[in-house]
Amino acid sequence: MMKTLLKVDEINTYIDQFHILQNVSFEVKTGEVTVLLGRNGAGKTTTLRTIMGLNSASSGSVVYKDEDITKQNTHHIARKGIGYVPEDQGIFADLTVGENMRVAMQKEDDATKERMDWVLNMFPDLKKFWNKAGGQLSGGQKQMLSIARAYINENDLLLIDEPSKGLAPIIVEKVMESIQEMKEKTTIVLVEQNFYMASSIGDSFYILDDGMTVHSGKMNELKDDEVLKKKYLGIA
Ligand SMILES: Nc1ncnc2c1ncn2[C@@H]1O[C@H](COP(=O)(O)OP(=O)(O)OP(=O)(O)O)[C@@H](O)[C@H]1O
Repeated sequence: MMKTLLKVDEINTYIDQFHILQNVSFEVKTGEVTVLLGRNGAGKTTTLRTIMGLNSASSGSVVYKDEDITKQNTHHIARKGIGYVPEDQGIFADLTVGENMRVAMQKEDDATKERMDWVLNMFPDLKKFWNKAGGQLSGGQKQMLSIARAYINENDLLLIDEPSKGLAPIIVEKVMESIQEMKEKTTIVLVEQNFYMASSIGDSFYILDDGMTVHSGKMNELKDDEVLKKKYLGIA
């Protein structure tokens, strides 16, 4: 039996008066890639934001490594080893690539240097454009920088929100390749609308619909479930 790294249990999250997440529950096993699927507006981003403490759950719990982190602030949650790659990438437009990396870095030890070597090797553009402003990068390069910023720290869990969004197919391949490699070292929760990517990388899935978790299972079973895919994902 694989160990549970993260357990989200019946969380309810409101944004203003809107009840966005309604008893969302899921479990993330150590070493797996768990994919959150569902249509636009289903609540995937809000789920990741609630885990990070950027939105607060009004009830329910988020337990990471057997510790209840539901009410902790984002800074503390990040320090516990949860990295977040937000949908809008969250990089500093006015800082150079190098400065974006330095600001993200929590330590300067050998392990961090090793991870830095890995990301620069994986994404040579980051090295090439080290002195270029974040805001001047292409969409793909911004995504690479955003992933690199989360990967540079000693995280046991990465939350990655729609990394393929708006990227050309060839760049999607590159991002996929990087996530495949990160998967060897880190547990991942991936929000991904691109079913090809989701099904290539994912081990388990949860489908969100209207702020609720409506289905879950193993990714290789979902691949062949045309009914489920059509009903909740709009994939014919
Ligand atoms: N700041 C906000 N104010 C009001 N409603 C919001 C806000 N942010 C999100 N919502 C609503 O919450 C619901 C869930 O949004 P969320 O972004 O979590 O969905 P999602 O599944 O990640 O979709 P997407 O892929 O479009 O980001 C949507 O109906 C959205 O309109």
